[in-house]
Parts: sequence; C-alpha cells; structure tokens
Amino acid sequence: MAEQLDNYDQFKRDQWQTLFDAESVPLDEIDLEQIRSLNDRISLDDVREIYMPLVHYILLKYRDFQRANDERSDFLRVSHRHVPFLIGIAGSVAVGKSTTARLLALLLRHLYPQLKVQQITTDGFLYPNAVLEAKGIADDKGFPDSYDMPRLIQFLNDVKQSKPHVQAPKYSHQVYDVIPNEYDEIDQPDILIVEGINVLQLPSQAEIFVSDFFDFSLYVDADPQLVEHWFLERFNILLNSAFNDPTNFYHELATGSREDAFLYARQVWDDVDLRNLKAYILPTRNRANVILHKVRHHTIDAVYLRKY
Ligand SMILES: Nc1ncnc2c1ncn2[C@@H]1O[C@H](COP(=O)(O)OP(=O)(O)O)[C@@H](O)[C@H]1O
Ligand SMILES: CC(C)(COP(=O)(O)O)[C@@H](O)C(=O)NCCC(=O)O
Repeated sequence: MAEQLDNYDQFKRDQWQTLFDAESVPLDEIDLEQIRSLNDRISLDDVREIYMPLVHYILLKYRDFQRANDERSDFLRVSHRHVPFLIGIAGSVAVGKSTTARLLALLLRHLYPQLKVQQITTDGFLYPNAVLEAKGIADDKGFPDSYDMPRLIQFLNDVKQSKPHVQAPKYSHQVYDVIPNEYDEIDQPDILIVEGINVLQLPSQAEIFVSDFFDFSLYVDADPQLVEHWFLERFNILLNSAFNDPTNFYHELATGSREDAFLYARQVWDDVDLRNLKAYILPTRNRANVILHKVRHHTIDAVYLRKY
C-alpha cells in the first residue's frame, strides 16, 4: 500500500508471523486436505505465517466480546444471553474475500471445535437480475443500490438476536443471479463471518449500517491491476465449467471465441467492478479493524491493525 495509514500499526510479514508461536499448533495437525479442497492454490506458508496469528487475534477479540456481554448482563441483573460474534470481510470483487472467509472458518473450527462457526456472502442480498433491470441499474450489479439493504439489516438483526433457522438468500456466479427459494440456514452460531463488497459501506439515507453489527472486520486489499488478473483467472475457471452446461450464464461465451470472451470480461472489469472498487469499496478500507495486503499469487506481504 503506497499511502500511510496513521490509524494502523503496520506489520511486515516477517514481523507478523512472530506474534504467534506456530510451532504450538503444527500445521500438519490441521487437515491439509481440507485446505486443499477449499482451494489448492492457497499457500500453506500464508496459512502458517499469516492466518494462524490472525485467527488467534480474532479469538482474543471474541473472548473480550463475550466478557463484555456477560458484564453487561450482570450489571442489568439479567441472565447471560447468547450473542453471535459477527466478522465482516470487505474488499474488491475477486480479491479473495470468500476464499479468506472459508479459510478463517475452517481454521476457527479446527482450532476451536466447540465453537459453531458459519459464513454467508452478501451476494445473496443483491436484487434479482429482473429487479435490477426494472430499476434501470442492470449494469450496476454490486453497487450500493443493487442490494436489498433493509432485508440484509433484518437478517443481521435476527442473527444477532440469536433467532434459530435464519435464512440467507443465495447467489450463484454460474447462473449470474440470485437463486429463488434457496437459502443458507444460519442457526445460532457463536461466530458468523459475513463477506461482501458492501459490508463496510455507509449508504447516506440509512439509519443503521451493516457494519454496526460487526464485532470485528477485515479488508482484503491489493493493487487493482492484480485484482483484475485474479478476476480474469476466475472468469477463465467459470468459462471452463460452463462449456458443457447450457444453463450456465457463461455457456455462450464459453463456446465462442476465447479472445472475444476475454474482451468482454475486461470490459466488465473496467466498466463495472473497477468503477465500483474506486467509487464505493476502496473508500471503506480505512474502517476495517484489519487490512490484509496481498501481492502476486495472493501472497500477503503486510498486515495492518487499526489502533483506534
Ligand atoms: N489465498 C488465495 N490463494 C490462491 N488463490 C486465491 C486465494 N484467494 C482467492 N483466490 C482465487 O482468486 C479468485 C477470486 O477469489 P474469490 O474468493 O472468489 O474472491 P471474492 O470472493 O473476493 O470475489 C478465485 O479464482 C480464487 O480461487
Ligand atoms: C456478484 C458480485 C457483485 C459480487 O462479487 P464477489 O465479491 O462475490 O466476487 C460480482 O461478482 C458481480 O457480478 N459484479 C458485476 C459485474 C461482473 O463482474 O459480472
């Protein structure tokens, strides 16, 4: 990151990794197969040197949070309540938010099997394509107005109140739309990870923001040119999986000229996702508790911890 962020302590990778004694939980005790099946390109050095200290820091925050909740209940002379701890993960389209969320969930579950850890993406709270078209914002998918914010806020309220069987709508990158009548069920987790480009945004007319529900937040950061590269790599994966599937949104692109398909993808990146990153996503970076800064091959070279 070129600019200095005064309100953050900055740790280069070699400093950060000393903050937790990785030897005390050897990596081979973690099910490496699980990490590989999550994403076989995740660097195990990153898991050991970056994510393990991070998970331990998150656990410190989780314990503080629980203590504060119990103290509040004691002060009010009411019985202790179960309040889920919410973690938000923000960053550009294709920067690796959902991979980071899945990896953190896996490590948390492995290290603390007694905790119920669940995760969702805010993609499911996008308006369906038909609604975006009717509103005249079909080309603004991912922009603040393309999300059903009242529904997302209601969902977060329900989760925080520890209601059972709360439904989160689902989005499919393959169908390129919200899937009707399909839900993830969030059922009184100890920790819920909420990942999405909009999780740290402050829409101007809102009375309450998504980030008001977070007890901890992360921003995954990288040079936009690198993120474009990862976007195109993911696009290529989507094309390959669309080849034999006529129901896939990318089927027609997959069966035509690859050159045309990539021209299309670059245009989408420039006109939609990069525009969104500059206007609405990057300005939220400075609100995260932790910024993970990535360089080539998704390697994390620095971690920023907000001081205040
Ligand atoms: N740590 C990582 N190591 C290797 N590849 C990664 C890593 N994180 C993400 N990727 C790849 O980068 C692309 C975008 O990641 P994804 O998690 O889908 O991003 P987002 O949820 O931010 O849109 C995917 O192809 C994914 O496999
Ligand atoms: C659904 C999304 C808004 C969310 O992105 P994600 O962070 O899940 O990659 C995005 O993938 C998207 O569809 N943007 C619109 C332009 C495009 O990339 O097709």
